[in-house]
Amino acid sequence: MSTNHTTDDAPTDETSETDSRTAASTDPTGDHVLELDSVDSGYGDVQVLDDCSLHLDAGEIVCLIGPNGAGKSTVLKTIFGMLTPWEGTVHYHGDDIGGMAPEDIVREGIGYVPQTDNVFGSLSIEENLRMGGVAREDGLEAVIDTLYERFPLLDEKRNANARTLSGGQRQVLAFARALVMEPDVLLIDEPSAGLAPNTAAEVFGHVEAVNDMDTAVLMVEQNAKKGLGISDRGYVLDQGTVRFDGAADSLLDSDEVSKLYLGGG
Ligand SMILES: Nc1ncnc2c1ncn2[C@@H]1O[C@H](COP(=O)(O)OP(=O)(O)OP(=O)(O)O)[C@@H](O)[C@H]1O
Repeated sequence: MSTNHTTDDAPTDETSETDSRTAASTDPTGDHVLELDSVDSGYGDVQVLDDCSLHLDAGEIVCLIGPNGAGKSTVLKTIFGMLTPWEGTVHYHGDDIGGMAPEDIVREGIGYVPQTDNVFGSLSIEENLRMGGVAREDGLEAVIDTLYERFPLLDEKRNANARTLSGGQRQVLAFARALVMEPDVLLIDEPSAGLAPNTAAEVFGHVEAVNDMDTAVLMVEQNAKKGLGISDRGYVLDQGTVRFDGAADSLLDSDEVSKLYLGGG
């Protein structure tokens, strides 16, 4: 399998794969749409990310999994400029965006859907979508029409207040709101959190629909099996560091990842 072990006790027979990942992540040439290289980051004096390196390529869905408190949401916040890297770099299409303000990062082409408070409940669906496009200079009507076509449930309820939507529908609105800026990359934090399994499955379908709109997706997901199930690749984060990475299928098939992080035997 292509899973790379980065722990000190990693088997030595996988050294070449580990080397290959490291080489890619220390050479921010712009080959990757998004690339974190050896990032340290945290809150106040508290360090959370420790030498964290990962990347996202065009067209991919990449899932970030790991235990509670591993730093998964912190990765997204650091990419989106809510936190400034203490060390290391964040490159987007080869440009260093580390520490850039979130409103500028949105204009660059990265969207972010936080886990909570991701829609305005007192505003209508239409108003939420328009809010998502305040930084657009033109083309707002056309992109909103496209989003209504892509997500018909929003079209049907365009004048309803967002607070009347179900949890799953709210997630769809949150995705659509971020897509009004037509980002290259969408960062999504735990899209299935708090949803019943059937609804979560629908939301994962909508993540795939987002990806079908030429948007690469970096997703944090507690439901690791389901998240990896729709992803091309994955990273296992533990204590702020990438412990394993590889094709999503190979992570799902890995006995070690399964035992340590997927609740398997
Ligand atoms: N605003 C904050 N101020 C201080 N510490 C924080 C803040 N947000 C998160 N942390 C701490 O940072 C660490 C990593 O949090 P983070 O939310 O990135 O983890 P996570 O892997 O996404 O886990 P979870 O699934 O529990 O959300 C945790 O110890 C958390 O308590």
